[in-house]
Amino acid sequence: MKKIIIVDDSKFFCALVEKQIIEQTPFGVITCNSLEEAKLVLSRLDIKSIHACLVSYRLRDSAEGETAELFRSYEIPTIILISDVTATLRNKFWHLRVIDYVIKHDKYVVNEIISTLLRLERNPSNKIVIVEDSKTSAKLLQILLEVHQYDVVHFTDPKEALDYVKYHQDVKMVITDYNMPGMDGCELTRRLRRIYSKQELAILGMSGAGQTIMAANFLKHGADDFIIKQSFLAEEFYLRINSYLDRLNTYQELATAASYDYLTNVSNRRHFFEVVEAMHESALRHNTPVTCAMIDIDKFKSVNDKYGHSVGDAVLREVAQLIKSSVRKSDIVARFGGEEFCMYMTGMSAENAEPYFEKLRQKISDAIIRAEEHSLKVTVSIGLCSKIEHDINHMIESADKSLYQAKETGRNRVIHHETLVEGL
Ligand SMILES: Nc1nc2c(ncn2[C@@H]2O[C@H](COP(=O)(O)OP(=O)(O)OP(=O)(O)O)[C@@H](O)[C@H]2O)c(=O)[nH]1
Repeated sequence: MKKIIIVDDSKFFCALVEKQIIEQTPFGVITCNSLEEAKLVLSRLDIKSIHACLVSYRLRDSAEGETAELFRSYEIPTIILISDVTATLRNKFWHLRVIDYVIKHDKYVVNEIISTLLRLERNPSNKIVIVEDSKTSAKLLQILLEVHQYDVVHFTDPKEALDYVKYHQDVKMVITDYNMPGMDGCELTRRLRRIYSKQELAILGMSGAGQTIMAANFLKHGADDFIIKQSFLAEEFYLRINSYLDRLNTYQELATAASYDYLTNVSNRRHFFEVVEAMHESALRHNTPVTCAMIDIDKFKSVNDKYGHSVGDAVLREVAQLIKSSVRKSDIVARFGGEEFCMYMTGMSAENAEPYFEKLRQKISDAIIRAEEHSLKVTVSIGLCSKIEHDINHMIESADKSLYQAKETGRNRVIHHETLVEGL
């Protein structure tokens, strides 16, 4: 477990922050009341196990800032705790490359600390692209962003940046200068906006002082915000970056929640149809074989009745995982409700479908599922349709009919629509 080190001479303050961190984050906490204690802790710990530290700027047994400097010398992400701040102190803090400083007597201070610690954990997966032909200015931005552990990629050529962002959907933000060779920042913004909406990518324009029209230009071309290069304050920069990325992450979490089944993490029915209609159209155009499968867990009611609902839920999760781990990225698996799953497999012909699903059926029936103190096995019945129909719903209906027959003829089997005996 990653740890947070708190160094402050108020035991009361340490205990208050420790309690909240333990309750609201996945981190462990070590508290120290002096520089001496902090040195001892650092000598005994693996530095890599430290997520961040909260360090009081003034401690009884050390000079101002000495403890923060010690933690920074190990490159540990540092948040400074202070009761008052002046312009000179602020400059010292940013010079030390700290994550942030917080005013201790502010009643929201603990919430602020917790948000910062959680954000710091997410930031390595937040990729930010800087597009700036001035190496000095790019370096300054890169340092500021890397202090907060963002994953930063720098381009001097806007065309290269455009190509990169086009093919890297994990880029969350682009920070672009205006004056660049080949393409200006507004044009780059306009082209990026043709590919990504504001819910998918944040764009920050940037230019030198004295170009008052520039902010409006950037915003008109689709940027979210604008900063003047030489004059921004570190606090302001971080607040803006963090708020855009928080907004983007929240939106993406909501979009995921709306598309995926909360229990099994496979697609839900709505998302399945959204994606499959386009896939099916493309398969029809290119004459690609496809197979639809309906999979239903056998006698699932008796699992719930015998072991309880939470074991039933664990079985659903495990079966979903077994199905998901057997498909390609281009296939789609969805939970259609209850204990029923639907699969759409692109490029799978009728001849390949039967052995593939027979193997999946076997894999599920062999698996020992462990849930709570129980170990159990389940089987599934599978209905298939590989006969291409223009309407995907007709293929799903055919797969469902085959599933019905698999249930009727004894369960734990695969029935292909093409071999279905009518009238059963
Ligand atoms: N634990 C759990 N059970 C669920 C969930 N959704 C549906 N079920 C249960 O799934 C069971 C489905 O039962 P039935 O439709 O009778 O089918 P079955 O027992 O699997 O029998 P066959 O399909 O005929 O083999 C019901 O008891 C539902 O309550 C869920 O999210 N979690």
